[in-house]
Amino acid sequence: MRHYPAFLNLSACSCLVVGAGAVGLRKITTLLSAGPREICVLDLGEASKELLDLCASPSLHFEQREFDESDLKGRTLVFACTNNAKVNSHIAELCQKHGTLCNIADAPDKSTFIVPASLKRGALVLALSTGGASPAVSRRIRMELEKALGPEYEPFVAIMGRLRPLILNLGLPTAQNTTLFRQLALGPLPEALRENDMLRVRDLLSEALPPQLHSHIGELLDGIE
Ligand SMILES: C[C@@]1(CC(=O)O)C2=NC(=C\c3[nH]c(c(CCC(=O)O)c3CC(=O)O)Cc3[nH]c(c(CC(=O)O)c3CCC(=O)O)/C=C3\N/C(=C\2)[C@@H](CCC(=O)O)[C@]3(C)CC(=O)O)/[C@H]1CCC(=O)O
Ligand SMILES: NC(=O)c1ccc[n+]([C@@H]2O[C@H](COP(=O)([O-])OP(=O)(O)OC[C@H]3O[C@@H](n4cnc5c(N)ncnc54)[C@H](O)[C@@H]3O)[C@@H](O)[C@H]2O)c1
Repeated sequence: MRHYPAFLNLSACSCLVVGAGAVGLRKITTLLSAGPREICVLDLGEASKELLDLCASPSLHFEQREFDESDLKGRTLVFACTNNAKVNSHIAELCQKHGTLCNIADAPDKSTFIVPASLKRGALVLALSTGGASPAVSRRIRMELEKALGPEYEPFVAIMGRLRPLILNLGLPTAQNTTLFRQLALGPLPEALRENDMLRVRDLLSEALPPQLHSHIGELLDGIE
């Protein structure tokens, strides 16, 4: 079995996290950064300081009580993160019955999705998994990628994202667009951004862009310079 990699838009979705210990808190934090409509968190114990801080987010609500099958109604993703294997396994069975995607913290084989190690640079998101073989290796690779793809990748992707519709609107042949996008994507723009050498960034854009787009360079760099 191989997992299917996908990026989810959770903005209209409701999610459930059962168990808000160390693992549950990590899953809640990643979830929050994706901005789902609602996250319901259940735990038998009182909310920790960390959870109370996360509860500042209006989409998150905590209830100190036992999980019940009715809690699955309307959920897109369910996370079972308790330290009670029986409870986690029970949630897995109910999710299977209801066809709800679930992540079972202590039982990858009962989970229908894995939480990958991930790295964000603005619109760029990298997500990786070892298929459950070694989360520690996923963590290592995520840290290596963080070093290789520094913060400059956020403005780099922003510039390329703003440029794309301008180029496509010129109505040039696809092969020509591809050459231009590849030239910029493979070129030294990230290095120039990392060194905050905005004169070089401007030069690189002027060299690559057709003359009719030169007047747009200022807007491409808006908020970046
Ligand atoms: C990526 C990340 C995302 C996140 O959770 O946010 C994540 N685990 C992370 C860290 C981590 N987790 C653990 C360690 C200790 C070292 C080690 O065990 O290797 C470390 C590393 C550390 O802390 O150093 C312990 C552990 N993990 C699982 C079990 C249960 C089991 O295997 O049965 C046990 C207890 C085993 C035991 O009993 O000892 C299971 C899973 N953990 C996964 C994801 C999924 C597979 C990911 C993949 O395919 O690679 C999967 C299958 C299910 C899931 O959770 O979705 C996050 C890194 C975030 C980052 O730093 O970037
Ligand atoms: N998937 C992963 O990344 C990963 C990593 C480490 C550990 N684990 C496994 O995940 C599980 C949780 O680990 P942890 O470190 O967060 O444990 P933890 O002890 O810090 O937290 C568990 C939480 O579950 C709550 N809980 C217990 N029974 C409950 C119930 N019936 N309903 C609601 N809440 C309940 C507890 O009150 C506690 O807050 C363990 O089984 C561990 O083996 C998974």
